[in-house]
Amino acid sequence: MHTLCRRKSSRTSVLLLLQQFRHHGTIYSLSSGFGKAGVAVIRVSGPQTSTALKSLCKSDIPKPRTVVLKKLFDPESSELIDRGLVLWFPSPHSFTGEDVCEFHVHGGSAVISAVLHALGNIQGLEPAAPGEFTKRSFHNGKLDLTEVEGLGALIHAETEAQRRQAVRQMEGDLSRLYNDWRLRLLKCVANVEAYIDFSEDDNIEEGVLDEVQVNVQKLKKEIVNHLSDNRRGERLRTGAHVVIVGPPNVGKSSLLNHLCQRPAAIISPTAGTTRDVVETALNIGGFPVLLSDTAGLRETEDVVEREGILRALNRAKQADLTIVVLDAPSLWKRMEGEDFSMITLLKEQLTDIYGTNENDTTRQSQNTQNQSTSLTQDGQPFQNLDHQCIGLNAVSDTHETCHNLHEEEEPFAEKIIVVNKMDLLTQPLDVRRLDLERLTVCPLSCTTGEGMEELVERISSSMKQICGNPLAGNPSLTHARYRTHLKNCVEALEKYQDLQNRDLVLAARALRSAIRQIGKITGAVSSEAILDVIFRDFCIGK
Ligand SMILES: Nc1nc2c(ncn2[C@@H]2O[C@H](COP(=O)(O)OP(=O)(O)OP(=O)(O)O)[C@@H](O)[C@H]2O)c(=O)[nH]1
Ligand SMILES: [Mg+2]
Repeated sequence: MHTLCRRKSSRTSVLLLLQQFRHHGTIYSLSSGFGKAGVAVIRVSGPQTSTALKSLCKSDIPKPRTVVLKKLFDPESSELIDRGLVLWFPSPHSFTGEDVCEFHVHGGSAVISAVLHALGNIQGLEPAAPGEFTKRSFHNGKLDLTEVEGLGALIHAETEAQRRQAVRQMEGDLSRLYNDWRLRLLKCVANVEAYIDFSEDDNIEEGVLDEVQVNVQKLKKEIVNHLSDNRRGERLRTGAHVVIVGPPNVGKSSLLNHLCQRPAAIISPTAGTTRDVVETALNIGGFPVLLSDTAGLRETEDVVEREGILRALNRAKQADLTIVVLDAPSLWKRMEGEDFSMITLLKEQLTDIYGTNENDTTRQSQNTQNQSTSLTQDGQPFQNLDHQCIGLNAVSDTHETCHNLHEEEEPFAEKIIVVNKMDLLTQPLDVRRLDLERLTVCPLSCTTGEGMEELVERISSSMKQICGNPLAGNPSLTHARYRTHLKNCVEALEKYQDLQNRDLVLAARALRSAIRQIGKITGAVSSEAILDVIFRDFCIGK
């Protein structure tokens, strides 16, 4: 047992040594994007950087942080490779904290290959792994983990709102918030431990524990507030899911194609054309949207179509915003009736889509029969489709129901009702009659484009709600891992509150654990395994 432990610990030390050695070697990489470009940036970091610089330039090291124009040569053959700009950042005033240099050369693949080849031939230089420059920056205390992840998000940002959120995090806003919490907790634990050690000597002021209790309670409230953000920051970082659902042939695929301005989905007059979920990434009003078109929802015996419908309903469950598309001519027919009520109509339309209470028994028995014959892709029987359609069955003709329809929890938390094919109406539709308190109805024609601008505006304002304003208030919680650690932190604080009057030593331990959880977010407490996961998503050269 002891031998095993010793062997394990010596293996760990060897690994640590290897890692340290790895962090002390000299790395190089193309830092700009691949492909032809006006300029390419090649970066070198580590103790051999000055050697590399002198070898390629065949001259002395330039002044720090000053751009100089240099001819670059292959050190082995002395052949001229290119003429470009060179920058020298001596340690510690560099991105990584080590000696760094940059070669800004012409961005052709042959030039880039020749410079990389020349650097690779210099003793002690090796190609950088993905994210290795940033990892060194973290190890040298230049960035903490939230700043590192902010930088990663900035590189991946595709919309204005994503950029704003990422740059705020990279600049340290989240880091400052978490470090402030950590420092406040450190003060609390210091007071509790001092009380444990010295209270009997009467050296500790009275009320110290009460003050800690007040601070812990206040901090807990702040963390809980930060956690109750409807995952705004995460949604903004990764994109909000908008799902188009509705009966067959109402123009769902036409709508998707219109919004993404390309023929992403097949359109045809045959009902049941779309089977698979068709997903496309869009920028709507500066917000990242993952828009999905789905199979038309209806009762069917067709095994493949049923699988499509199941996928549609599963996708709708994950939606941050659901766009329910209905067909104007069928709505119009109903509106001609004297006792027209839009909410009743919607009830019918939506229950047609999502299932009805009255027909539950029949449908369920039908579905039970179907279950015995229909299998999903992974060989599992289809589940009852009606059971996938949570929430929308209970629509009734009352204000309260309208309220419920809009306020129910996910999966259908945010909804827009689109009434498509308006161009087919011979008389104009009185839009005021469609206006429902708290529920948005957008009349539209995918054929003429009428109403499209209003719909885009409506989606955009939903996105503002879903993703929040990245510049307002406290910085957003952007990663699931922060959420996990913060929840653990809150649990530890509750444990402290529970134990403080019974066992102060255990209570202090709970506080320490709360501090550790925050430290894991910023990287004050980290392990190489966690770092590997974080830096894995970085590109080479960053
Ligand atoms: N007149 C008119 N026709 C439309 C409009 N939008 C779509 N269509 C037509 O309606 C038919 C069905 O359109 P799709 O977009 O395939 O409908 P879908 O809802 O995706 O249908 P499924 O995939 O079968 O569920 C096609 O012939 C479209 O050209 C519209 O605004 N006006
Ligand atoms: Mg379709």
